[in-house]
Amino acid sequence: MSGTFQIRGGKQLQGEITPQGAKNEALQILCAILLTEEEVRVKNIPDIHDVNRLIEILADFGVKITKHAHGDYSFKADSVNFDYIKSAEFKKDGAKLRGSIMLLGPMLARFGEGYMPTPGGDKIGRRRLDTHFQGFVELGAEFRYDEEEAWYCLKAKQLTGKFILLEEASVTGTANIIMAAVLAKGETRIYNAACEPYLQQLCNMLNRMGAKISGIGSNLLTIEGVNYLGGTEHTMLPDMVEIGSWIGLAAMTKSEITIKNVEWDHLGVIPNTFRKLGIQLDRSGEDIYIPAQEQYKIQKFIDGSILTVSDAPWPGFTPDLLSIVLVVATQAHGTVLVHQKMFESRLFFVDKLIDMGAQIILCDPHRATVVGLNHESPLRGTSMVSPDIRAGNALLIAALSATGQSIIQNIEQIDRGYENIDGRLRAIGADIIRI
Ligand SMILES: CC(=O)N[C@H]1[C@@H](OP(=O)(O)OP(=O)(O)OC[C@H]2O[C@@H](n3ccc(=O)[nH]c3=O)[C@H](O)[C@@H]2O)O[C@H](CO)[C@@H](O)[C@@H]1O
Ligand SMILES: C=C(OP(=O)(O)O)C(=O)O
Repeated sequence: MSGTFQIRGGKQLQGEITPQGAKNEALQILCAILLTEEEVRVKNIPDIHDVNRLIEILADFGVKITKHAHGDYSFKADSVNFDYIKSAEFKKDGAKLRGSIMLLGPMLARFGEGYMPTPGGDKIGRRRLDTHFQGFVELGAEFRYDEEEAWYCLKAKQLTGKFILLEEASVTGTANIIMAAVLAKGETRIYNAACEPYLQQLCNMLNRMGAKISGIGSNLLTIEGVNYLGGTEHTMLPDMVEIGSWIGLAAMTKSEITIKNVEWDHLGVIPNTFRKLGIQLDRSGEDIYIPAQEQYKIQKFIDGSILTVSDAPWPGFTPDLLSIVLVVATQAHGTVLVHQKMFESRLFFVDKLIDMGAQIILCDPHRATVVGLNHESPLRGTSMVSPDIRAGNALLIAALSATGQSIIQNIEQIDRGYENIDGRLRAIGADIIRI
């Protein structure tokens, strides 16, 4: 597959787009299948690089995998190959994505040991894993980090439940600790737990497998350990990050777009955050309808001060959509401060937007002030390199709104998280090809 997109921007798009299954949920759910020897069927799995890599790791680990249809697989981890997990091959494979880190909790819970190289994922600043290992240690695991090999090792004959106060509400950290605790002896309580829909879905699936988790959706989870988990079926939610991206795309390209089956109840503050940027979006059953809008005006705070959009652990606004907010603001009427609190290297892509004609001041690595152009002067097409998965999609949206041709290289970073993005965009009228 080629690594470059060629885009001719400035076209109005129109039609319906259906979001893929959620990437970050899929990564959790696929790791959880290791917790049982019985069959787990999972539907709406997005066909994206990160998820496919994790499926390959599971296959190499000895998990039996059957593909029933697009995005619909059964997994059976009734006999696993621990030699693979200790091999040089896994050191390479596991390091290719972030989500692989969540294999550790299930390995430890079911097999009493777990190994992992430093995981990959976006290069968006420091991404520590302390919360994961502190949680495992609190449950009774022995932890060793081989600095030279960047190799994490965990062992535990028996995990025992206890009260764990997390240092930070880490998404993958919470998932890992939950998956370790479901098979631990006694009761675990996790306070300051992350509670993104990804995690709610994971907990609901684990309960269907026989786990006893309560407090789902809150930051205090109570988990009564059980001896055995069985098979189940699970369907991924639509990807909320994609949904937010298509809202942004509609506004930037003045297009009328319907986003199908978004499952509104799981979108939290996302719709209202885009409404604050002045974008009209309406609920139509489970769809989002965005009419073609010539202009959108950023709201101010009640006291008249400039709007800030910042990220926060759920139910706050997800950091994975801030790059989209930023790009959308470049053509809004008004000014907004985008404050990326969690990650320190996720805003540098603004340089490219500035090259394209956007008015942005990068105040520091965490904050950018965007002065919208009110569609009075369009962005200009240019050549760029996708720096990370979300900035890549934001630049793609910028290119679709811009006049002239744009080239985006390193689209591997976009394919990591978005299924057949060029094909789906062409279906609503975009001029985009892989070259
Ligand atoms: C595979 C996967 O699911 N990746 C997601 C997951 O990554 P991941 O689970 O790796 O991210 P974490 O939730 O652990 O932390 C993200 C960053 O925010 C900081 N932090 C986190 C919580 C907190 O209360 N305060 C704080 O400052 C952390 O130090 C870290 O730098 O969650 C991130 C935060 O939603 C998302 O961007 C990633 O897309
Ligand atoms: C940062 C992200 O991914 P990962 O954690 O897999 O790097 C993301 O999905 O926006």
